[in-house]
Amino acid sequence: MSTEIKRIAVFTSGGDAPGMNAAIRAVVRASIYYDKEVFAVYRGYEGMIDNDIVPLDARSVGNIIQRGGTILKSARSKEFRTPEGRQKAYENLKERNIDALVAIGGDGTFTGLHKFYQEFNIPVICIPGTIDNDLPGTDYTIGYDTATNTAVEAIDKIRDTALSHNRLFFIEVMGRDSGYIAINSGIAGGAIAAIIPEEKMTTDELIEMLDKSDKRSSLVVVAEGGKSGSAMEIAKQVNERFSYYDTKVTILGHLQRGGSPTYFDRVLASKMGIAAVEGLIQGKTDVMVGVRNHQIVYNDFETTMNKEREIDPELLRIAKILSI
Ligand SMILES: Nc1ncnc2c1ncn2[C@@H]1O[C@H](COP(=O)(O)OP(=O)(O)O)[C@@H](O)[C@H]1O
Ligand SMILES: O=P(O)(O)OC[C@H]1O[C@](O)(COP(=O)(O)O)[C@@H](O)[C@@H]1O
Ligand SMILES: [Mg+2]
Repeated sequence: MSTEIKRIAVFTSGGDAPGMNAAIRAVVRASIYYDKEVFAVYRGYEGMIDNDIVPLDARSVGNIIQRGGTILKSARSKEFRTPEGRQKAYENLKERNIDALVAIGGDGTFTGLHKFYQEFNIPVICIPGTIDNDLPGTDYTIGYDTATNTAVEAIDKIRDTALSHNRLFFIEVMGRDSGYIAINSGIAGGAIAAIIPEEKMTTDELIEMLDKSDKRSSLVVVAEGGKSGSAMEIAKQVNERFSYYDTKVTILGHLQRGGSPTYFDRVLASKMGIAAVEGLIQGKTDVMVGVRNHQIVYNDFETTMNKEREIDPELLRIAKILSI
């Protein structure tokens, strides 16, 4: 039988995402609500190794629900990838009698946490916080909605200038190996095409599409991690062979990671933060909180991380119909 959890530590790791603060707030307040002591680990696994750990109370997380980024700061830690680094991290937690961890991060964070659990048998739960929406086991990750809205806002602005000059714009969005931001911002922004990692589109196919179109200006959204190349490379290839348009490239980059979270991300983060604490209390470990059809689910590491997060085929169908 598992012993009662008394001290929970929360941290954010990997790329920051809007809504992480709302998740931290929910974890802290739910822990206190259930009479647990709660600690912050700063700078993700880096801070766990460096002993950057402090106690929190309900007021420590006031006035953060509306803020982007993460008040706990985030990091990508090389040292945590080594057994020695993880041992140091464990010693620091043990010194404070911390007996459970809540991580807010992406696939890398969850992979590191799984190793940590296997090595030290401390209960752990991951909350999916990444703009990429690349985690199987959840319909949405925290930050994805805000980042996609930011991309759409930028695309709308680019459309104004594209139309004024008869230009073809290639707009590169983030997502690492996932095309979710690209496909949805492409549909919402009225792009002629979204080039995503999950689907191959050749330069020939793209040129054929542009050639057939009678549009005076066009927008193409390109996901950063695609096999067809970066927006810059694709634009260069198109430009060399198709001269109807004046071609321009905009890389949205890290502006997609910032800003105040949408209502959707705040509510999602609040639900997931509470679910993480309740999951730990119920004895769940080595799981990632998710939402499936609006219901909270707990996904265990082995079944979740062995799957690919596939792109919804309905989105591809919609994008194709609307691109004519
Ligand atoms: N295979 C691994 N073993 C141990 N730690 C890992 C592993 N993969 C990732 N991590 C840790 O998790 C951190 C966050 O992962 P990263 O891929 O950068 O971001 P995200 O969690 O957003 O996907 C890494 O910097 C590293 O410290
Ligand atoms: O901010 P960095 O370290 O340059 O990383 C950029 C990457 O981080 C992301 O913004 C978020 O990815 P993670 O959540 O997996 O860190 C990706 O879309 C992008 O490829
Ligand atoms: Mg990731």
